[in-house]
Amino acid sequence: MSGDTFPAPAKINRMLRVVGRREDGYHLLQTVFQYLDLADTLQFRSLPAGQFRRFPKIAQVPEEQDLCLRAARLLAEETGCREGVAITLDKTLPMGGGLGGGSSDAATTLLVLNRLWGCGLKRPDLMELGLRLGADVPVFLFGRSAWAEGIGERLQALPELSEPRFFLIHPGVSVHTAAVFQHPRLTRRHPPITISAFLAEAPTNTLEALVRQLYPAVDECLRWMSAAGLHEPMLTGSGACCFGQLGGTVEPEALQAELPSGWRAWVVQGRNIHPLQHLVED
Ligand SMILES: C[C@@](CO)(OP(=O)(O)O)[C@H](O)COP(=O)(O)OP(=O)(O)OC[C@H]1O[C@@H](n2ccc(N)nc2=O)[C@H](O)[C@@H]1O
Ligand SMILES: Nc1ncnc2c1ncn2[C@@H]1O[C@H](COP(=O)(O)OP(=O)(O)O)[C@@H](O)[C@H]1O
Repeated sequence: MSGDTFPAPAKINRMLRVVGRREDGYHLLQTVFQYLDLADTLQFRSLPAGQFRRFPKIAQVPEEQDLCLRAARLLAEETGCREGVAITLDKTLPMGGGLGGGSSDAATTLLVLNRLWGCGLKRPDLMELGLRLGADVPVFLFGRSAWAEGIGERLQALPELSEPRFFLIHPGVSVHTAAVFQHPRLTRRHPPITISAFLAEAPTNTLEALVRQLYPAVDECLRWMSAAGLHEPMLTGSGACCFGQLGGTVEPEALQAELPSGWRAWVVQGRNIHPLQHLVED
């Protein structure tokens, strides 16, 4: 496995509702996570015990804050593994994009190093470690698209979710997740819904109205997607990426050609199974 390349896929939130707030300030959510066939990639090389390095340099993410290195250190500490590692991270997923890139990088690191170092942790153990790194990490260890509650850690598989092709846009701005959740105008007490209601109704993201106000580029992006004929355009997570289903007469190549400058777009497919699902025992 050392020297191989491993994917860290993006996620989208096919629905997101803020239904309450915990005493520590974290918000209680209902959300539906689905993976995409768009991914960062990571490579791992052994180093002497206690040495942890990440390549290349990433200006916005110093090594001491990097979620991959924090994941590697946490695994070594918790299992008493006397190992070190150099991680080469090839970023495709935009940071602060609502695609969970940093969380997915951390999850892939936990999945691969648990095998490479022979730690023998099972899926629930890795999910517990992952949650200490961020609310979005456990779903990338769960291995399947999921209905999530709590702060995103109470997960239930959702195999009936369709796997459409989406047009995904990053409208050139980075959203600060904590600032959105702490904003005084955020509506925090939407009534909870059931899985059947989610499957029957048009999906919504209750963070979207506020993010559109705070980031005009996101508002412009969602309007552009509607005008382009994309189906049910929505914000993923706290943004800034937005996705809409492809279908009918919409030609993704034509949309790419007309994309406003400063935006990036991808044609992606929803995936209900994580590409590294097999790396850990349940
Ligand atoms: C909103 C979501 C939806 O999937 O995704 P993103 O837009 O970040 O991808 C997640 O809940 C984000 O998860 P993640 O990005 O791991 O968040 P964390 O690092 O744990 O938290 C960042 C900050 O967001 C706030 N936060 C996060 C999650 C949550 N359920 N309630 C919160 O209030 C907290 O202020 C926290 O300090
Ligand atoms: N390996 C990493 N890749 C991306 N971001 C990271 C990483 N490690 C830490 N971060 C931090 O996490 C923040 C959120 O990034 P990311 O997970 O990509 O977006 P989001 O939470 O919006 O889906 C970044 O702004 C960055 O400061």
